[in-house]
Amino acid sequence: MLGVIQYSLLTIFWAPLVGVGLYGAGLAIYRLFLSPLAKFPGPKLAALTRKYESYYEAVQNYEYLWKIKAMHEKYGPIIRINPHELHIDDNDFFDKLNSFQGKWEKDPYTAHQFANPGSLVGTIDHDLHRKRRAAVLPFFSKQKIYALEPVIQSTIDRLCDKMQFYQKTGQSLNLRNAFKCFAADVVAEYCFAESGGLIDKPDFAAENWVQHQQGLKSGLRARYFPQWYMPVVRGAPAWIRQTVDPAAKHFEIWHRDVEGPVGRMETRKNDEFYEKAGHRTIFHELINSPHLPPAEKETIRVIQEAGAMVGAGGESTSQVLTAFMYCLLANPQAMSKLREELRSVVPTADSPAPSLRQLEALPYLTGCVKEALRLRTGKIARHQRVPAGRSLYYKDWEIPAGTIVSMTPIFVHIDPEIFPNPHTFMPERWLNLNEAERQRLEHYFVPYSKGARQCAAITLANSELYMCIAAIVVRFDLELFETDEWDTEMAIDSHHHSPRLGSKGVQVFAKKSTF
Ligand code: HEM
Repeated sequence: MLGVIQYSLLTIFWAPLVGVGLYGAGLAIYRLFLSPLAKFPGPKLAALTRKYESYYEAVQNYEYLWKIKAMHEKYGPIIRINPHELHIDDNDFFDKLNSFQGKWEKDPYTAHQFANPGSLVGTIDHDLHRKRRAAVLPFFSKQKIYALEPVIQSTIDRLCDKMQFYQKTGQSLNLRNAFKCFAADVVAEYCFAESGGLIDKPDFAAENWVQHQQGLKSGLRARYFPQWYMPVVRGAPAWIRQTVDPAAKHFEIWHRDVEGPVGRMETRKNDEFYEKAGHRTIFHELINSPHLPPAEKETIRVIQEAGAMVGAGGESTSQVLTAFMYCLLANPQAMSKLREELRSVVPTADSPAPSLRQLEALPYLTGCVKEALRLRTGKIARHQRVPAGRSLYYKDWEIPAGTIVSMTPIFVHIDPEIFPNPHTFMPERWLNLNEAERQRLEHYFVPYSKGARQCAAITLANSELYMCIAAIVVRFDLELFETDEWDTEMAIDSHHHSPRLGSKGVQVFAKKSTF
């Protein structure tokens, strides 16, 4: 009898372990030998488990992208970088992978990392994504941006007023935080006709950005879990959330920040709202659109879209602005050429700000904007695409339908065959080109990605870069403080480009302008 009980207890104990072991062994055999991706080159460990990638992210400080680059050197232009994903390092394939032709879905792991399936960035399905994109795209037309130029200009003026405070007190300021406040305030004004007022916060809301970064990291970790992970963790009681993922609370704050403005839009009538706002906004139009089905106007979906928009708009733009200003400060020759050119539209530091159209017509400034975007591309993460319902072909390789395929824009931008001396800030490379040379460079210039999933707000982002940099270059002499190249290099893939651990970002002293 005792023997039977012992046998049963052993069975209860071992059976699940044996089951898990058999499942693991079966999965390993499938991934390594039977999966349609088994034929693709790459390290076996990467093919076996996503833990390989998560090791480079967690232990090697988010540097898997450079490991991917090294893997390409060893295994060739197409490699398997995790059990579900292929990566291609061939500049001429970028257009094919990022095209308007055919149906493209998004990688479900990455799409859901920020728990916002209601947003454009979080929409996996091709057709739903198209509908959602069509609803917001008109707000980013060139005409709309020109019409809203005063919104950008008034935010720049607020930023410069605040920088004057630093000039007077002689304190250093953190450009990254300053530009984050600027970019987030512009997007908030643009989306809700309400500035977040971040520029006016003490120390350019530094504490806010530390928390924001934590929230971002919580999202990044979610990539290594199934799709249900984020919704379950976020829906769990607070003490469970805190235990499983302490950083998730920062993520929630981020979403809560947009709940207020969205709520206020939902309760105000159009006329009343616009009388106060003075300009039309993306989200008020969406909420009141007669063309969108009710499900697309539900509060939760609008909040997710708004949160993603503010995140996408604030992070990428501020990172590029910061690196852009660093590149100018570290290259006095480029700075003085830019100032020389700017004098044609702003004679003195006190002259009224030039229009966006005037700035866009300046070739050297345009070269500087392009170089900043090429070298510090804002969104450093690889761009994943999933061909839906058809195979994709790369050279002799057939990539099965439904496979996650990715490319990394920075790899295109640092190819010396296309951009000689690729790590050097050289606005001149964009000047005096004949038509064929210009087209060639533009073809490989992909900071906003391309195709159906490219950045929705290219016009807004470019306008911010032109207007903000021109204003600061004219109104201040900035001096780098305890900052060098290391603080701005594209090293870490935390979705957006962010400085290395231990870096304080780009710090400067703002001095009286000698323009
Ligand atoms: C210099 C600044 C910016 C850069 C470099 C940038 C870059 C990008 C890139 C590369 C993507 C595609 C990501 C992917 O393929 O997964 C993207 C998507 C997106 N960006 Fe930007 N972005 C910038 C500024 C902005 C701004 C200011 C906004 C909004 C106010 C914005 C809103 C979006 C949205 C909504 C998407 C998703 C588009 C879609 O899935 O259809 N971005 N951005």
